[in-house]
Amino acid sequence: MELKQLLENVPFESQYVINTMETDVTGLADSSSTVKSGYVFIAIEGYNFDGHDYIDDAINKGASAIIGEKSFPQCPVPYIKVSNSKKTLGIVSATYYQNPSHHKKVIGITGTNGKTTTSYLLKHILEDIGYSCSLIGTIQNIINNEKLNTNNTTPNSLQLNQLLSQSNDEIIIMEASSQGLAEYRLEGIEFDLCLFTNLSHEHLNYHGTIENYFEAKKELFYKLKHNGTAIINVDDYYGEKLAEELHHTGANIYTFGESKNADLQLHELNLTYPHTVNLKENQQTFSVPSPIPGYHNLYNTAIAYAAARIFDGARDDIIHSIQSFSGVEGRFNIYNLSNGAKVVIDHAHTADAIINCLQTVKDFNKNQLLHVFGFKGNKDIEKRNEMVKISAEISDHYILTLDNLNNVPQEEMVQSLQELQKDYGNKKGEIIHDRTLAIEHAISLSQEGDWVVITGKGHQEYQQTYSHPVHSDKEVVQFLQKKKLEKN
Ligand SMILES: CC(=O)N[C@H]1[C@@H](OP(=O)(O)OP(=O)(O)OC[C@H]2O[C@@H](n3ccc(=O)[nH]c3=O)[C@H](O)[C@@H]2O)O[C@H](CO)[C@@H](O)[C@@H]1O[C@H](C)C(=O)N[C@@H](C)C(=O)N[C@H](CCC(=O)O)C(=O)O
Ligand SMILES: Nc1ncnc2c1ncn2[C@@H]1O[C@H](COP(=O)(O)OP(=O)(O)OP(=O)(O)O)[C@@H](O)[C@H]1O
Repeated sequence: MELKQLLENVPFESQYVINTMETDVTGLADSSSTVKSGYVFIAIEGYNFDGHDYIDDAINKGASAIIGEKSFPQCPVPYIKVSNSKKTLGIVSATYYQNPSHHKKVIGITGTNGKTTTSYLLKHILEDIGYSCSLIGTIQNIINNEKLNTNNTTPNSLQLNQLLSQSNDEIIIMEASSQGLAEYRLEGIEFDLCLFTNLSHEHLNYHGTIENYFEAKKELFYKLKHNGTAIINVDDYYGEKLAEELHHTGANIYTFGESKNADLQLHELNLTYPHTVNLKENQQTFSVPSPIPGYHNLYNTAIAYAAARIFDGARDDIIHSIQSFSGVEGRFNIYNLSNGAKVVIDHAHTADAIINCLQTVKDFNKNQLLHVFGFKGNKDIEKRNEMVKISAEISDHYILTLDNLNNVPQEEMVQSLQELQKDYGNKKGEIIHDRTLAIEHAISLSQEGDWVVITGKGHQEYQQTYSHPVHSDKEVVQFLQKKKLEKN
């Protein structure tokens, strides 16, 4: 591709590129480490490094042109100065890869909680009704049935366009994080369906206020294709607000919730296990099972049902498929202990998710509920007070422990746990900072019929090493069970 073609949709200051527009472009790189001969290097000012500092490095590796925000008059190759490199990365990536999102059905899912669960459930249903699907999200990316590791829930626009163009699948299901939206990672991608699950207190260390957080999430819905549809949970305050705002844009909107005005109404949310919900669609009411425990999962089931209907799934086929869904790693996974107690491992890391998770267990059982949880370092700290208050209120015993420190010194986090316990906890709580020992202690306190709920990490591997030689909450539970069997 020629440089002039690549820059077709990019507004730029042209003085450094006159007469060089026919330069051949053989690839794109946003990191100097991936530049090859003939590539265009897009220099981005990040949080840790400034890509502009690596321009010489990129040129030495054979970059045919540079795109950046800062002036660079002595640049020996064409230099295209733009006002926003992150946004431009999206525009040129879409152009270079020939707008792959235009040639596929693309579904974006946003919201504070439920993106991963909904994406897996929806993939399962759509595949059962005959589509092939790629998935891009928190746990991994799955493209052409191949599982690929990922650093971000929402990869940047270059990686996204590469993944979309590699995919031979008919549908792409993608989680859209608020940071991904705010960092222009979805620039140049267009969506057939955009789903809004809910919005509650999270990531305010990044966005500052909940209104900014909502504004970031909202951006997804302005990326709908002309005939695209927004599916919105209107039981959620911000969902209702989003639906109202989108009405003025003329977008197709499909709402769901307990509200009588919703297009898909939820009635009689039955929380005795197995859970069911009655859905009312076009004046017809029918019962749908929830494949995973929890009030919140009835909403994930409803939104996935609605999306599959828009992709022409027959009602009975969708319900049948929902029944065979085996769940998502780290989302309300239940393990039976040899003493007759049960363990739940769940990725709940917001106050809202913790209420749902603990209350679901409370509804199941009248015996003891023991809760083990902590907080990720360098993340939203305002939500911590509420999380401690909820656990202190609902659980019978709770243990505050460590989660990912994310470079916060351990002593600082332990001190923070002590302060939280003093200010918001009660006498049912204690602190054991080694996560594996905290889980061991909770299990040792459990008896037949009790539930031990471990929240925060879900599927994620441990960042730190602990006393027991394991890498995840699931492995601690398995390790302790094995140790107990060997002892007996
Ligand atoms: C805060 C944030 O958004 N960070 C993202 C950002 O990294 P950064 O700003 O630190 O980048 P940087 O390392 O400073 O580098 C700046 C530029 O210099 C370039 N560079 C750097 C070094 C070099 O030798 N050569 C070079 O060219 C880099 O390639 C880059 O283009 O750009 C990277 C590449 O796109 C992202 O992977 C990274 O996400 C980090 C890992 C992250 O943790 N982000 C969080 C905030 C996040 O986005 N989370 C959400 C999920 C949230 C949730 O639901 O829990 C997500 O979507 O993942
Ligand atoms: N619809 C929902 N409403 C409230 N809480 C939910 C909902 N769905 C899931 N949860 C809770 O949130 C946790 C994370 O769920 P999930 O991974 O599906 O969300 P997510 O939006 O992808 O979050 P993340 O990107 O951080 O993984 C679950 O373990 C559960 O406790």
